[in-house]
Amino acid sequence: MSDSIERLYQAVIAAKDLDPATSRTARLFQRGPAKMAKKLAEEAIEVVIDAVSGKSDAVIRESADLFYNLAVLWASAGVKPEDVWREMERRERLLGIAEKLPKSPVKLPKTAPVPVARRRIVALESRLRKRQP
Ligand SMILES: N=c1c2ncn([C@@H]3O[C@H](COP(=O)(O)OP(=O)(O)OP(=O)(O)O)[C@@H](O)[C@H]3O)c2ncn1[C@@H]1O[C@H](COP(=O)(O)O)[C@@H](O)[C@H]1O
Repeated sequence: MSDSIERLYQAVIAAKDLDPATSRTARLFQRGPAKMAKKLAEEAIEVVIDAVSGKSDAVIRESADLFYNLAVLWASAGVKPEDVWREMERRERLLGIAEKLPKSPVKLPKTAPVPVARRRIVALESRLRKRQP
């Protein structure tokens, strides 16, 4: 999948300086990040609505539109697909799955000086203790 997104990203980069009259991508770049963000949000909502309505085929189509509008916003923000893959790999290494890290360090009570990044180790220890005879 990442190859498809990377090819799409390259196509967006190649199209951004084309004639806005004929290229949707060039038109989005001409109108700027606010318009790109609006389109991305609209596509995300369309995916949600179709998913909730059980329309899988529509979810597929709208997801492709979502990826397109995300690639446009990435390009506009100077983000490359590999930047995102690197962050996902970092999370996978840290948490075992590509999971959203807490936005800010979790405020732990004074008595539990365990840093957030090691919370799973604490959970594993407690599970190990339960198993021990
Ligand atoms: N992958 C896409 C792609 N996916 C979706 N879209 C456009 O994004 C729109 C998303 O659907 P919407 O219903 O939100 O759009 P719309 O309501 O029809 O139009 P607006 O109301 O947004 O004006 C579709 O109409 C498509 O035109 C895309 N437009 C371009 N690409 C690729 O981007 C590259 C550059 O193409 P141009 O932008 O045409 O130069 C090429 O490789 C294209 O294949």
